[in-house]
Amino acid sequence: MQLANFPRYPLTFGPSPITPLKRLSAHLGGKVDLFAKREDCNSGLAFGGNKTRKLEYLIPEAIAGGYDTLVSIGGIQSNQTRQVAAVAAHLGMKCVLVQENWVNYSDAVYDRVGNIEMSRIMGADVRLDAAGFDIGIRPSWEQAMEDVRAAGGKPFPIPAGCSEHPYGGLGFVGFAEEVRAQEAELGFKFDYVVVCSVTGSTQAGMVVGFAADGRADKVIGIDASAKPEKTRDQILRIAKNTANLVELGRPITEADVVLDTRFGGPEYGLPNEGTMEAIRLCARMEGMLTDPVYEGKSMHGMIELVREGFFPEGSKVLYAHLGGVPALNAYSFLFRNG
Ligand SMILES: Cc1ncc(COP(=O)(O)O)c(CNC2(C(=O)O)CC2)c1O
Repeated sequence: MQLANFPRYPLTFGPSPITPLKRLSAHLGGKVDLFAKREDCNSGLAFGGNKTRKLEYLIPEAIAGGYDTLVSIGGIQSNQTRQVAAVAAHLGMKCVLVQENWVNYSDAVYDRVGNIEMSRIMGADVRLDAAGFDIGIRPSWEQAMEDVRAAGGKPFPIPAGCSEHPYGGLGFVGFAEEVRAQEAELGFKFDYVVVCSVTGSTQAGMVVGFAADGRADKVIGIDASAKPEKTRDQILRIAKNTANLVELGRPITEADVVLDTRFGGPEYGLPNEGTMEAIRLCARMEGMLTDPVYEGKSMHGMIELVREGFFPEGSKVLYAHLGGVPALNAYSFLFRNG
């Protein structure tokens, strides 16, 4: 695999830590050993997250090409846009963020706290847009780039979740390579990896990275888009492209993309009762926080998969914690009673 052929601009602390989830594992019966790989603690740039790892492979082009403004898009509480704002500030670039109305959730603070608050503090030009949820290329984002050009700037386009960028999957190929090195230190291999999927390049990169040692279909995606077929298609397309880029040596097929669609409801950005239970259980068992939009849903999925016996007894399962905690502030009403 030829990931080393691609330049990487370091934005993370180095290999993200793997921590055992001993109390949660015991609470769920003790037959499966759960661990977490902590992308939520992977960088000093505004709490980091999965997008910061992805951006390490996009930024070299932005610097080499003399771009002066990073332009990205997400929902009002997007973690993607917050991480782009942090990288722009870190590099001395301008930043324009389109924040669309992706979530049918109303609260007076929703567009003032958490991710969007941090993006504003970091100096990004934050533009609210009424358009609803869609993980594809958006007119509002194209307009923002046109505005930067009209003002004499050179905009660097970063699509939602970095996913439609040709290099969007490379960061998580590196994640898999990192896990293999950590497994050598731990003295065992993980049987499964659980990951939240929405725009798809996180899981896509992992599928390619773990295909190198026959574990592509041991990456269990938990859909949080609540439009799973579009997410599945995007994961497959990105994985195929990424496999070609790194010269994986075998084609990626639909069988390599495992996506559990049971936990994404009722809509993108809205938790269900199981999401809320999973957030509270993980917090109270491990002091590890997850959010109602993304990781609470993948944590719910992992807990249910343990409860239903999906993982054979003795399995070692690695939960990819991709970040997202800042959005908890926007959903404080849901936790007013703990
Ligand atoms: C904390 C967290 N966990 C999982 C995901 C899903 O990752 P993918 O988009 O690569 O599938 C996001 C994405 N977030 C998006 C955003 O705008 O923040 C791209 C949707 C995430 O932020």
